[in-house]
Amino acid sequence: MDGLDATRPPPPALHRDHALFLDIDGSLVEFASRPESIVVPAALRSTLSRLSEWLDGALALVSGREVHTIDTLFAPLRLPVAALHGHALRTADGVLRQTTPIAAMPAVVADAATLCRQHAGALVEDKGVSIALHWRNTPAAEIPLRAFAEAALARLPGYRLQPGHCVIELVPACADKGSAIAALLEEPPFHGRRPVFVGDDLTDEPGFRTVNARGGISVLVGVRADSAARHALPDPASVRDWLGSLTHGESA
Ligand SMILES: O=P(O)(O)OC[C@H]1O[C@H](O[C@H]2O[C@H](CO)[C@@H](O)[C@H](O)[C@H]2O)[C@H](O)[C@@H](O)[C@@H]1O
Repeated sequence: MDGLDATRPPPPALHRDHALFLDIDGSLVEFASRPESIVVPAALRSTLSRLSEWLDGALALVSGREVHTIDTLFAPLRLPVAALHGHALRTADGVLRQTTPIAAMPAVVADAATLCRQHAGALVEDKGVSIALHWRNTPAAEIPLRAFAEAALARLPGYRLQPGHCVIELVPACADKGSAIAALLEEPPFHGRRPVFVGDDLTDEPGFRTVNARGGISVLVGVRADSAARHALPDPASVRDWLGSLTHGESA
């Protein structure tokens, strides 16, 4: 059956003393043609709200997106977040810690926009501290966009490349989703709990390693042979069903 990972069992039921960390695109929500086109089902918001309460607030979204974008997508929920691939953290008390954009970034964004205009359907996503170059709508643009990102590294000291689904991103090298989950686990209400992380992409691998090292539960969405995840679910719909079943409430 498509999307089933024969080497990884589905995740077990959770307990109220777990801490739940959830990736967004490709894990909670299906991919869309453009970043702003994803649809967050209303039932998913209800499920997350119920789960957050059940876990005494120990539920965070862990995403490559910006904090304000996440808040808009999941409104009226305002959950703890590790955003921008771990470079922005909002803890349960609402305090936001975020990397400052570097001076060279606006010129890189402008040059990327010029390149994208030469490839119909290619997109630049300017996230302030980071930049994403998307080719989902124009696969032929992958090679020039990757080449641009690799060359741009020389203009952005302290940055690294973050590959993903039909995207290459330039992000600060000082953090990743694994370090972000570890930082949240130092804070209430996450501290002392057994972590669970659900993700689908290469950016999620440091998160899987962090929860594995703490005896937690790592869940890959989809199939990837060399993933560190120890459990798997086939797609975002099955993740929503699993989450919906955890409190024995209605499915998302
Ligand atoms: O860490 P995530 O929550 O999975 O975010 C990763 C990136 O997701 C978004 O891009 C991806 O989803 C888009 C909408 O479905 C899709 O069009 C694109 O091809 C995907 O790469 C988002 O735009 C990025 O900023 C995130 O870093």
